[in-house]
Amino acid sequence: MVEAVETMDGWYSLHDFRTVDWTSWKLATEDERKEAIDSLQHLLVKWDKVEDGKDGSHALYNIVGQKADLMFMFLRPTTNELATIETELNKSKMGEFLIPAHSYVSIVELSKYRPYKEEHPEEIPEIAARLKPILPKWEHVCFYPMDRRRHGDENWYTLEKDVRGKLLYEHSMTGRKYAGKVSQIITGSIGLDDWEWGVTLFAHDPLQFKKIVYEMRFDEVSSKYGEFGEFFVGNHLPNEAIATYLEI
Ligand code: VOV
Repeated sequence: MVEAVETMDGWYSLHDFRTVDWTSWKLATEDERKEAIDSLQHLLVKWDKVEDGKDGSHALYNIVGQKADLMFMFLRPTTNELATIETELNKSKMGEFLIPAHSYVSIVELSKYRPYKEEHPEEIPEIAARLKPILPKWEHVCFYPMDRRRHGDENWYTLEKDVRGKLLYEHSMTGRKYAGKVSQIITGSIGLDDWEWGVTLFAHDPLQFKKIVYEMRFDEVSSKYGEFGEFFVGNHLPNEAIATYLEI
């Protein structure tokens, strides 16, 4: 039997996509709109404090295209905290104007294809920081889910572990060329959501998303074994830009 790989798992992740109900927003009174913006700012300040305490992280992006208007990404130690955040947002005044568009539940994951001499590599500070990352608030985000193919001869799950490790090593060599240009967070979602992994990329220049994803299509691990879901691309929306974004 083919050996599975052990994973190191960090914070749980929720990608929460919302569409602004612009018609209701325009019909609301100025006081209602102000109350709604204040309620969102209040939540953001609360989430900022969690991030300052290194108990989680979050980021907000304005999605380009019709799939959604906003993407909140939350990282927390438990799924209970993620559900609480989602409910708090729904109950807030702003929640009255946010229509759920899509969501994705997963957990930050690193695999142990590379052997570690340490008994608990997840405790190595550099690895611990990657499992519980503070999200880089880079200007642009790209999120998509993916699977590893299991069709006929192209079946990731019948490849020996060392072969999979070698293919992922080659993949990492392509990734390394984008150091400083693209930062990636891979979240595992087998048993948690519809696809097997979530890929969240951050960049200063959105063109780099096209460059890296295109180049990786030629890596064997993607060309033979990659299946991809819907792509979402967005621009960072810092707290101080929200009022302007929602201004009518
Ligand atoms: C931005 C650069 C970058 C870099 C440096 C990088 C490196 C690495 C390393 C070292 C490893 C293996 C060990 C681990 O850390 O788990 C991985 C693992 C993984 N990757 Fe990656 N990846 C990048 C980027 C990167 C991208 C752009 C994609 C999407 C692929 C595409 O075709 O659209 C991706 C996917 C993945 C996935 C789904 C996994 C898990 C597969 C599994 O079977 O376990 N990844 N990745």
